[in-house]
Amino acid sequence: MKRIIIATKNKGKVAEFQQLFSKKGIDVLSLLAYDDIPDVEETGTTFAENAILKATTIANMLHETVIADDSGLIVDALNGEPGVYSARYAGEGKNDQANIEKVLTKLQGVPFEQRTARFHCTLAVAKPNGDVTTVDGVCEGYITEEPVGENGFGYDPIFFVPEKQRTMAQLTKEEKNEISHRAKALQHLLHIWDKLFEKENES
Ligand SMILES: O=P(O)(O)OP(=O)(O)OP(=O)(O)OC[C@H]1O[C@@H](n2cnc3c(O)ncnc32)[C@H](O)[C@@H]1O
Ligand SMILES: [Mg+2]
Repeated sequence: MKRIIIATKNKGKVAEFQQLFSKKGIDVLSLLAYDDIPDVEETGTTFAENAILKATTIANMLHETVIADDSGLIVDALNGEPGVYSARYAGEGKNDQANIEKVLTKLQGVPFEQRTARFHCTLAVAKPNGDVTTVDGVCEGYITEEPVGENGFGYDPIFFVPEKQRTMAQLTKEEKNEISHRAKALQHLLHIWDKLFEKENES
C-alpha cells in the first residue's frame, strides 16, 4: 500500500499522521483534499462509535479503505469531561482556545496532584466491503493551570506530560509522535497491518 485516506479535516491530526506514516513509506491523503465531503455527524457516545461512524461513512462514499480518528481529553476531576465532546466542549464552533478556557475555569482551585487526565485515541479502519477494525491508544498526564507552548493543536498547551516534563505543546512533532495517544493507537494498527491487508496483497 502506497497511500491511505484519513477521514479527517483536522490539520493537526493530518500533520501527525503524515509524519507517522512516512516511516512506513505511505502517503496520507485527508478530506482536506476533497471539496465536496460533508462533516460526518458524531452522534456516538464513545470514541469507538464515532470513529467507526466516520470511517464507514467515508469508506462507503469514496469506495476505498479509510482510517478515521476519534479522540479527546478525559479529565478525572471533571468526571471524564470533555471526553467525546472534546472538539465542541465550548460550543459547536470547535474553538481550541475557548475549549481550553472552559477546562481551566472548571478546574480552578483543584491542586496539581488531582488534575490527572488522559488523551484517548480510537482509530477505525473501514474497508469498502464493510469490514471494520478498531485500535486504541492512551497518553497519561496532568492539566496545567495555564496554557504553555505553541506546537500541536487542541488541548496540547494545557496537557503536561510527566515523562517529558513539558506540555504537549512544548514538544516537537517528533517528540509528540513518540508518546501520544495517536502514535500508540497507530503502533497497534501497524502491528496488525499486514494481516489486515493480506487478502488485498494476494489478489
Ligand atoms: O472529527 P475530525 O474531522 O477527525 O476532527 P475533530 O477535530 O472534530 O476531531 P474529533 O472529533 O476526534 O475531536 C477530538 C478533539 O479532541 C482534542 N484532541 C484530540 N487529539 C488531540 C491531541 O493530540 N492534542 C490535543 N487535543 C487533541 C481536540 O480538541 C480535537 O478537536
Ligand atoms: Mg470531529
